Amino acid sequence: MKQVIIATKNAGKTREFQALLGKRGVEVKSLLDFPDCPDVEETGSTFAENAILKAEAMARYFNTMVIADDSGLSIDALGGRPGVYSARYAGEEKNDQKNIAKVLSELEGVPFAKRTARFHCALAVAAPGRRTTVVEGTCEGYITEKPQGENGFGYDPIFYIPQKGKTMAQLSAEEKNQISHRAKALEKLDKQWDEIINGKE
Ligand SMILES: O=c1nc[nH]c2c1ncn2[C@H]1C[C@H](O)[C@@H](COP(=O)(O)OP(=O)(O)OP(=O)(O)O)O1
Ligand SMILES: [Mg+2]
Repeated sequence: MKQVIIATKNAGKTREFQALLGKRGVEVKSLLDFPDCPDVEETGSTFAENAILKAEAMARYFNTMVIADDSGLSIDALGGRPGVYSARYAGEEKNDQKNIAKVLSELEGVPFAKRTARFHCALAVAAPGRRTTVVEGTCEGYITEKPQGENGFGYDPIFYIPQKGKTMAQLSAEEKNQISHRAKALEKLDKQWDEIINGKE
C-alpha cells in the first residue's frame, strides 16, 4: 500500500486522514509516528501560508513528499477570529476545552442568527525538487451556546451544522468525513492523486 506522511502532530486530524486516505488506498503516517521530528513555527498570516511552511519544512526533513494541514475556525461576529490562531487561542498549551470556553465567552449575548462561522482547511503538498501545491476546503455552520457531542476534536462540540441538525461532535466519523472542510480540500487533490503519490510532474 502506498504511504503518505501527513505533517501533523494532531491526533484528531491524523484519525481523519487515516479514514479519508484509507478509502483512496493510501496508508497514513503522521508526525506522531516520528516523535523526534522538530516543531515548525506557524508564522504565516493565512492557512495556506502555514500549510506551506509545515509541508516544505517536513519534506526537507524527511526528504520525501509530505502533506500538511493547516486549519481553523473563523467566526463572523469575532471578525474572523480565532482564524489562524485557533489552536493556541486560549494559550500555548493548545487546550480544546479552554479554546471553546474563550470563544463562548466572547460570543455571550450574540443571537444565534449572528453566530455564523466556518471551518477552513488548507492542504499543502510538498516534495523535494517539486512545486508545492495548495488546496482549500471550507464547511459552514453556527456556533452553539454550549458544547454538545463527544466525537471529533477541537471546536467540533460547538460547531452546529443546520443541514444535519447536529454539532460536528454529534456526527459519526463517517458523517463528518463526508462534509468536513478537510474532506472537501482532499477531494480537490483527487484528480492529481496519482501524480502526487507517484511523484510525477
Ligand atoms: O475538523 C476540525 N474540527 C474541530 N476543530 C478543528 C478542525 N480542524 C481544525 N480545527 C481546529 C483545531 C485547532 O484548534 C486548529 C488547528 O490548528 P493547526 O495548527 O492546523 O493544527 P494543530 O496545531 O492542532 O496540529 P498541526 O499544526 O501539527 O497539524 O483548528
Ligand atoms: Mg499547528
